[in-house]
Amino acid sequence: MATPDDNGKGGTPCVAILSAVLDMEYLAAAFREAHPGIDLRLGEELGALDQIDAAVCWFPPHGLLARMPKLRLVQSLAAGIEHITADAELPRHLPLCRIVDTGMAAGMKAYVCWAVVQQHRGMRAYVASSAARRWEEQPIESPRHHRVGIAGLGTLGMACAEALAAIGYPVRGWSRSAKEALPAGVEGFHGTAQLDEFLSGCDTLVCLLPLTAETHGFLDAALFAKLPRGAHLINVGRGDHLVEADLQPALDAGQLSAATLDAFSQEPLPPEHPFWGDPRILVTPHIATRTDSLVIARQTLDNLASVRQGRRPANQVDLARGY
Ligand SMILES: NC(=O)C1=CN([C@@H]2O[C@H](COP(=O)(O)OP(=O)(O)OC[C@H]3O[C@@H](n4cnc5c(N)ncnc54)[C@H](OP(=O)(O)O)[C@@H]3O)[C@@H](O)[C@H]2O)C=CC1
Ligand SMILES: O=C(O)C(=O)CO
Repeated sequence: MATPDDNGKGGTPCVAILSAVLDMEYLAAAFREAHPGIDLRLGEELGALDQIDAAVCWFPPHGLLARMPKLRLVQSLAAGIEHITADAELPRHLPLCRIVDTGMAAGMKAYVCWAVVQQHRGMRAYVASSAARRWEEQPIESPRHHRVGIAGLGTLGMACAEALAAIGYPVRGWSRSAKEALPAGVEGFHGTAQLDEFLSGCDTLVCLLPLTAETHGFLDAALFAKLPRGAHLINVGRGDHLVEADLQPALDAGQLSAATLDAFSQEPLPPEHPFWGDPRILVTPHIATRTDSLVIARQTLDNLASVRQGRRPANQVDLARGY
C-alpha cells in the first residue's frame, strides 16, 4: 500500500547522482522538487551503497554501479548512453534508460536549423560586415537547391528533419531500419546498402547517430569522398563519430567547405587543438541542446516506480544494439 510519502511509487526512493566529470549539484533541487523527502546521494556523500535504488549518470565513475547491490535502475541524464556503457563493470542485467523529451528535441531542432542556415546563407560574413559598417549581400540560394541529409533518424533526427523540411530544405534521412512514415518533404534511406546513395545527395550532412561500435569513426575521409564536393558537415552526435585527423585535409582539398561541430573526442576541446581558430570550423561547446532538470528528475522517478511495480520503464535502451 502506497504511503503519502512515497507518492504511490513504493517507499522513499534513494537516488544517487553520479558523474566523474561534472558537479551534479545543479540537479539536486529538481529531484527535491519532484519528490520532497527523497533520499538523495551525490558527490562525496554517497553513504551506504546498499541503500541506493537508482543511479542517474553522466560519465559515472567506472566500477561504482557494480558496488550497489540493491540498484534497480540506471538512468542516463542524457539521450546518449555511451558514457555509461563504457564502464566495463556496468551491471548489464539492470534496465538502463535514457531521456526522451520534447524540450530536448526542440533545442536540437533550433541548433540544427541555425547551423544549416548560418552556413548556407553565409551568415557569418554578416558578423564581419556588420562590425565593419559594410552593407554587403551574400549570395542567396533558395533552400530548394540545398539538400540536407540527417544520419540518424531517431527522436532527435526525425524532429530536425521535419523542421528543416518545413523551412524549405529537401531533406533525406538515414537510419538502420526502414521508416514506414516520414514527414512531408523527407526521403528515407536505411542500412549500409543505401548509405552511398544517401550521402551522394547531402549538401549538408548532419550526424545525429548514437555512438556505438558500428558508428564509431563514421565520419571519415572515405565518407567525405562520397558527399557532393564542398559539402558542409554538422556533427551534433558524439566526438568519436568523427575521425578528427581526416577533417582538415578534407577541408584543405575542398571536398568539404565547412564544419559545425558541437561534440569532440576530448571535451573540453584542448586549447592547442587545431580546430580552434580554423575559420572553416565553427566550434560550439556541446550545447546543441539540454534537458530540463525537472524532466530528468521526473523521468527517473517514474522509471524507478515502474521497475518497483514490475513494469518496463520508459525509454529503456537495448544494450545488445547499443542504443
Ligand atoms: N550535442 C548534443 O547536445 C546532443 C547530442 N545527442 C546525440 O544524439 C544522439 C541521437 O539521439 P536520439 O535521436 O535521441 O537517438 P535515437 O536512439 O532516438 O535515434 C538513433 C538513430 O540512429 C540510427 N542508427 C543507430 N545505429 C545506426 C547504424 N549503425 N546505421 C544507421 N543508423 C543507425 C537509428 O536507426 P533506427 O531508427 O533504425 O533504430 C535511429 O534512427 C544521441 O545518442 C547523442 O549521442 C543527443 C542530445 C544532445
Ligand atoms: O543528451 C545528450 O546525449 C547530450 O549530449 C546532452 O548534452
